[in-house]
Amino acid sequence: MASNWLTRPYVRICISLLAFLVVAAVGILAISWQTTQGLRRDVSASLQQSVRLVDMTLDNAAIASGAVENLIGAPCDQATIQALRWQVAKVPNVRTVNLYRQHTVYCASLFGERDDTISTSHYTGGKLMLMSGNVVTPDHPLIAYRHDVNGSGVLVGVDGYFLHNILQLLSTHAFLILQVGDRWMDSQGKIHTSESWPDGEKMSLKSSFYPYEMRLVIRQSDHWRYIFDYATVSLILFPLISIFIAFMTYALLGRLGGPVSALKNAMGKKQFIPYLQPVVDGTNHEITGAEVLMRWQHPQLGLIPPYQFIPLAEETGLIVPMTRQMMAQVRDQFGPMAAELPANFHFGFNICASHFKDLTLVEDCKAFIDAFRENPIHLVLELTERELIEPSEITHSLFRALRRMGVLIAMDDFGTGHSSLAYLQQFHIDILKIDQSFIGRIGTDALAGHIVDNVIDLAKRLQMVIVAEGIETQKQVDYLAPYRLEYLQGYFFGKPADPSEFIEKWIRL
Ligand SMILES: Nc1nc2c(ncn2[C@@H]2O[C@H](COP(=O)(O)O[C@H]3[C@@H](O)[C@H](n4cnc5c(=O)[nH]c(N)nc54)O[C@@H]3COP(=O)(O)O)[C@@H](O)[C@H]2O)c(=O)[nH]1
Repeated sequence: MASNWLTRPYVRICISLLAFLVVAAVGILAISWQTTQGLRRDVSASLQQSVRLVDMTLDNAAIASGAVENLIGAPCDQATIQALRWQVAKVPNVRTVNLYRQHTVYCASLFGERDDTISTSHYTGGKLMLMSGNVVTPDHPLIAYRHDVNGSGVLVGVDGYFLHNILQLLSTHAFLILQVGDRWMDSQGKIHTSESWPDGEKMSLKSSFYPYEMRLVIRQSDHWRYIFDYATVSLILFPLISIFIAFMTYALLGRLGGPVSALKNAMGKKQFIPYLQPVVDGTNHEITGAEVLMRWQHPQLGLIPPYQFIPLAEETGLIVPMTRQMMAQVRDQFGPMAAELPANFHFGFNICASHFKDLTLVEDCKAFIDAFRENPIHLVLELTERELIEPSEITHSLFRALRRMGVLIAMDDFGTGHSSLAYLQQFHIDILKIDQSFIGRIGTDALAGHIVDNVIDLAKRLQMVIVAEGIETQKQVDYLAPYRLEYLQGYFFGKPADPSEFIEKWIRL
């Protein structure tokens, strides 16, 4: 029964949903962890790469300044100007090369002789200064490189275009900037002084050679973009796996609620109910008893006939508690109205072979008989000839105990199996129920009639009480009349009915 609650539809849906969420959550965490690691690896490589490229750019400025170092302090004549311009033309990324003395630029590659005051204190580490433009190109960023020799020196203007190209190229997975002192350049080439950075995980790397650092911020949007770019397959796969696992969970839980579980569940809900078929006197056709036949009152499928569930119930051993439950139902329903039953009324129950090893059968039979003390009935246990009981000490003592209580044993389906005279005597069979297949052949052909005659003859010679079952027509009744059989049963007299209908029709006529 333990698994029953798991098979309830809403429990199955909830557990499947939970399985979906767990797998999806694990998937999201795995994707997130994997992509975060990948993203960190990539941006860290970009950071190193950007420092290498900016260093290389500034190396060019250093080369240019080194080349004109000997001109520091020299007069700004044509030769000096030529030499400065030569560096601008020759060295990559260099836009201007100027000579200064104290705090004044006195010779420029572009304008020649000058007298421009400069503030050397703006140079970070005395070496670098980020500028948003100069007099020639006010909106074009550049970085000034200062090479100082005792208060005089060379100022090299490096084109910002190369720097923000580097930033642009390497900022695909993060917000990357070049920081020099309190100024920084973004990937659009704009120079900023405020610390208005976006929120996110920050990383930075300083150059070993120049006083600047590359800084980056991994924004939330960078994470998402990276996930969509690099984990597309996982993004499609994980929801599919989650859905698959949810379906599997739902199906597996459904399996827990397989046929066996369904039987157990039905038993717990008392859905196996008795139907009673009248058994009449062979001569006057008055009711003498009833065979109790099991039905499954299924809430959705309606009334299920025994051939659909009895074989499985017998196979799994559930038939024993099911029969016990049904006996108790008949006892509780008919016991209180015992006085209304005809004298010597009998109740017949189908009992499978394995039940004859279960000592509770004796207790159940006793409780059943005791319930009818007011007007004693006969309790008949019907065992089928198709499934013979193996004699053992337990079965013998059980049969003895039943006999002592007055329980009658009927051999059901007589003529279809292999019971011998010895077998019938060994278990003290009281009643033979001639199988309905023989009765059904009455009047079909001469050979069929001959077989029926022989089976009845054999039963009569065994000197037992005989019940002919499966009587459906007047012709069959007439055919059997000369045999003066004790009891008759069949649709001709009455079909199995639920207890209230049976009482209405047969007891309280
Ligand atoms: N171990 C248990 N087995 C049981 C129990 N209840 C039933 N059964 C087994 O199922 C078999 C089929 O039962 P059911 O569908 O109820 O059929 C019975 C009658 O309805 C049917 N019958 C009776 N008269 C006629 C008739 O005139 N025509 C016709 N076509 N069928 C008729 O026969 C069945 C009763 O047969 P029997 O048991 O041999 O007396 C049933 O045979 C059992 O094996 C149970 O509680 N436990």
